[in-house]
Amino acid sequence: MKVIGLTGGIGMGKSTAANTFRRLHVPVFDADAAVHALQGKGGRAVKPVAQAFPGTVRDGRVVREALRHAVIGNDAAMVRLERIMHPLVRDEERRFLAAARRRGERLVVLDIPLLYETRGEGRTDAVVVVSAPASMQRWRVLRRKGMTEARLAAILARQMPDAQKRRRADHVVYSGLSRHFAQAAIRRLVRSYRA
Ligand SMILES: CC(C)(COP(=O)(O)OP(=O)(O)OC[C@H]1O[C@@H](n2cnc3c(N)ncnc32)[C@H](O)[C@@H]1O)[C@@H](O)C(=O)NCCC(=O)NCCS
Ligand SMILES: Nc1ncnc2c1ncn2[C@@H]1O[C@H](COP(=O)(O)OP(=O)(O)OP(=O)(O)O)[C@@H](O)[C@H]1O
Repeated sequence: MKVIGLTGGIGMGKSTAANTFRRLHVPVFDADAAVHALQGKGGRAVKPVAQAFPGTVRDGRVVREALRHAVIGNDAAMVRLERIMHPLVRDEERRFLAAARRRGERLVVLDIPLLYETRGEGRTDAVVVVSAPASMQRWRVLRRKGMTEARLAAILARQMPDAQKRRRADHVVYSGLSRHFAQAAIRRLVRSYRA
């Protein structure tokens, strides 16, 4: 089974690219979604987050706005949160890969925003980096509800610069041109990895 890592900075178009893989029937593990589920009702991160960040859990689930306030722009707090979340996300990834192997899949995708930052590329056969010009990234992210310049700057400060990601990548998918262009690039990739 071939494992493709899919990564890219905030707002670069990772989720959109992941959806293109899904439409081509490639199973995708979504690390952001795993974080959400683990922090949701009954999730395994709820208890450790409540202990580390008092006041961020209500009705058995993490209140993400509260957690965001507690960690964004506070490096020590973000590191503490990552130490809780990353091992749990890794567990979910292992389960996903085991299930895919049992089903006899030939190709799967791991959609992980912090793939390089967490040295995850060793668990993949190739890495696809989704990229667009920085000005477009800013525009895409800043029009999201609740996003501010300060929040964006704090997140970017914790991510490997885009140019460095592109240099390390096996493939770069540009999401700054048209949807059609990015989709065609992904279709070609899937075809070659399935061959
Ligand atoms: C900080 C939290 C509470 C913010 O939640 P929020 O709903 O606002 O954002 P969401 O989870 O949708 O993330 C949006 C984007 O932010 C970026 N991002 C998220 N966490 C981090 C981080 N620790 N470092 C750098 N960038 C991050 C990613 O590009 C991600 O795609 C949440 O992201 C979280 O719990 N993060 C810690 C776990 C983690 O490291 N996740 C990254 C994937 S494994
Ligand atoms: N190829 C493309 N052409 C045009 N617009 C795109 C393309 N890919 C993504 N976009 C747009 O860019 C924005 C960000 O895309 P997306 O949500 O996929 O980013 P992301 O990298 O998953 O972000 P995050 O890291 O915050 O989860 C969305 O508004 C999406 O519609």
